[in-house]
Amino acid sequence: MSTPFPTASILGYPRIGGDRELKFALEKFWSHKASGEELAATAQGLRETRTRRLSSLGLTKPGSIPEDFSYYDQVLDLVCAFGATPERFAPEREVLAQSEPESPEALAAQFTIARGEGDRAALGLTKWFDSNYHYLVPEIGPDTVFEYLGAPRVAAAKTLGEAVRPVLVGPITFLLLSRAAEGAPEGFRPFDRLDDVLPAYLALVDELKAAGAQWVEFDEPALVSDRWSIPREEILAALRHAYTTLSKEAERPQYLVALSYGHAADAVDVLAETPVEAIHIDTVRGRWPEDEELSRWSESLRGRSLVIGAISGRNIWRADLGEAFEQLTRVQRRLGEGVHVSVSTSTSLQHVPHDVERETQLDPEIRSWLAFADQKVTESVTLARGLSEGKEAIARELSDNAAVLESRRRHPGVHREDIREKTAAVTDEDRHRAPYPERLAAQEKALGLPPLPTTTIGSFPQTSEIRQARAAHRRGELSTEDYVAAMKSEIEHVIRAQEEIGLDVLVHGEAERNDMVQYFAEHFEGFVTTVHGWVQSYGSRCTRPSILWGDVSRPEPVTVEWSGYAASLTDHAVKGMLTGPVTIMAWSFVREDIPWSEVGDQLGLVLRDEIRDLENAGVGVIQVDEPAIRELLPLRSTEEDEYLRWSVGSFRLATGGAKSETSIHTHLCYSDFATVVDAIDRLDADVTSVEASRSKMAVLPAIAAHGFDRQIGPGVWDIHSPRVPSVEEISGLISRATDALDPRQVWVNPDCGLKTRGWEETTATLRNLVEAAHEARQASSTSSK
Ligand code: MET
Ligand SMILES: [Zn+2]
Repeated sequence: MSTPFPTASILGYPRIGGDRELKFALEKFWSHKASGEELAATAQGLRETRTRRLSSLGLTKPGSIPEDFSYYDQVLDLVCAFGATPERFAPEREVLAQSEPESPEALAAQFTIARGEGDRAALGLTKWFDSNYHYLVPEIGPDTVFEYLGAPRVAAAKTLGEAVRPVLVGPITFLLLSRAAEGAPEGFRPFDRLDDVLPAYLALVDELKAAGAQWVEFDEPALVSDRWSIPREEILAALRHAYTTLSKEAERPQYLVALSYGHAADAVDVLAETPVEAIHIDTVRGRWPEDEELSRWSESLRGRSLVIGAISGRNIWRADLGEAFEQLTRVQRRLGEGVHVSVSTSTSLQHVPHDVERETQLDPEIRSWLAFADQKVTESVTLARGLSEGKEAIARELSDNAAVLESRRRHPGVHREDIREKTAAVTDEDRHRAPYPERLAAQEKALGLPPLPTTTIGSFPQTSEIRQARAAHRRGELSTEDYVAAMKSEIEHVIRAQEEIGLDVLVHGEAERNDMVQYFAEHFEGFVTTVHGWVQSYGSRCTRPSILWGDVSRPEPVTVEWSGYAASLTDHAVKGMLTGPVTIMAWSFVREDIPWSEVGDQLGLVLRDEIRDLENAGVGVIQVDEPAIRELLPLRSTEEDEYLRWSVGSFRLATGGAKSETSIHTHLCYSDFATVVDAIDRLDADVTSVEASRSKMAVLPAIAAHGFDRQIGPGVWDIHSPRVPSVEEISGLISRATDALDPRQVWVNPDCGLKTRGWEETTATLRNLVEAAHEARQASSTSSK
């Protein structure tokens, strides 16, 4: 028998540091305020702190501590380790080949690939499965050379010793997440390069072995999704081939292959045919194995370990330890003596903050319901102890846990009869507005907009004065009166600037919002927010998700004061700005004790009230942002219909009460929306803006093919870059849109909000945008004469 996998473990740990040390170190290095040596020293410090912390929490067995530190992203790490860089980064590849991993030059080269430079675009950035983390998309072509060039994991494994288990994205997932490099022939699939990438993996594993690693983890979440264009049988055959090949060396570390983010029982069966020593399954987003599967695995996994991801890596609720322990003992009993059962998390804990104990401002009762990464480690260790020593050994922990869950169930805010009655009374009618032609006529009359109307997506530059005013107000150093005055003067400034630039539909600029979700969470009941609860989004970027724990209500109007004030300043139409139910949920930690469809409707109802109040304050255009609607799309296509039913339904509940003359906009960004065009259509918004400029309007054919009959604003300005696009460039994008769609449908707007941009580039670009729109109007009116 192989050495059993440690009975207690976790798949991965937050990498950014409890006080976001990595973020600040990266940003200092990028702005030349710290050297590469200093950055590398911070990284090593973070690895050591993590290792000490996890071992003090009870992860003491060899291989029980994940070594998953990354300077930027775990997928980029492999691109660099294998030198699998696109052509445009040939100079950086050269540097990576010549220098030591973690040397200042190698770090700088890695960041150039991650962030781009001049006209060399960065690797693409896309959401990691159905999470809010972004990875860098490898670009693999037929000629990409895979050659092991060195990796930071190796030195880390050497200095940290046998306690750590280096973590790598597995080869199947790596290739499935890659896109075909520019210039690759039609039909080329990165997936077909498996045999070329495996030797690079083997070379890396060899070095990890030499560095003393006893276990190596390969993450293969791609196996739980069925959203690949490659047939399942082919993927499973590749999985079998990959791990058979990787297991060939006689002298190698033992392997854990992790199937996180969902379930993939067929992949367990395939891995069982290979020599890998441990297989992880996710029983949280996936499911607990059935008896019949367990009896099969009791044979096929004999002498090896099944690692049960019973603690959620995705949310922050304390686990139901009693229930998990029952299931674990069933699994153990069914598998029999021959298979070792271990406990772990469902995914890496990179999706949750470090330590809930630091949230001392939280109501202690609510805090007692929560588990951040460190508390989850303890849960894993507790369950593992129960497995090895028997239920008695963890009797106290089980009863404490039961008491906490009971306190949550009984809390009056968790179940509010008044709110339940309202959601129960929702009818299908409530999700329907008047037919679009009727609305269009009423809106044309009310707004009188020119063809190709111009607008922005909501936020304007968040200057340091704005941030300081918000912070001073929060700390009580700026009175509410002065704060409101400061925000109102900012609103006036933004309105005047837009009038002067000549935009058609104006916005108030969102200066009062720290974040488009947290702002609403702070104003609705049923949420709490954290102080230290940062989670890495990508690179140095972090978000602080709010916690949606109870039934949701709106004690008073949230945005009316600001949008109403903006509307009072101008004769132009002003667009009110709300965040939609699905996005609020996607970017918060959401309760799981009631169905998400119910949570969505609770949010829909409070937003519906907000829309009514905006209308009454004279705001006739209202945008409900849903940038995250694509992100929550289930990884299994069979679950898609149900998801779209409730997510679209909650948006329509929010907007379904709006008057016909109120123009409802929505906005989507961040991902490939071609796959959800049907859902966009079903939102029934009057106007939809989508991010499009970076992809050169790639979304248009899908929209045109769908027969979308309402208005659409494909973005013409990539707001992720400080570049100022010229009038010609914007005109080019506008004509693509007017060629693909009926010009009467087209709006002209940026890809997304402008909060990360400076005023100078904002004014310059918006002037160009307005000019390009005017030229296009001119051209079409002369051509139609
Ligand atoms: N209204 C928001 C803004 O302009 C939309 C952002 S979508 C990520 O910032
Ligand atoms: Zn956006």
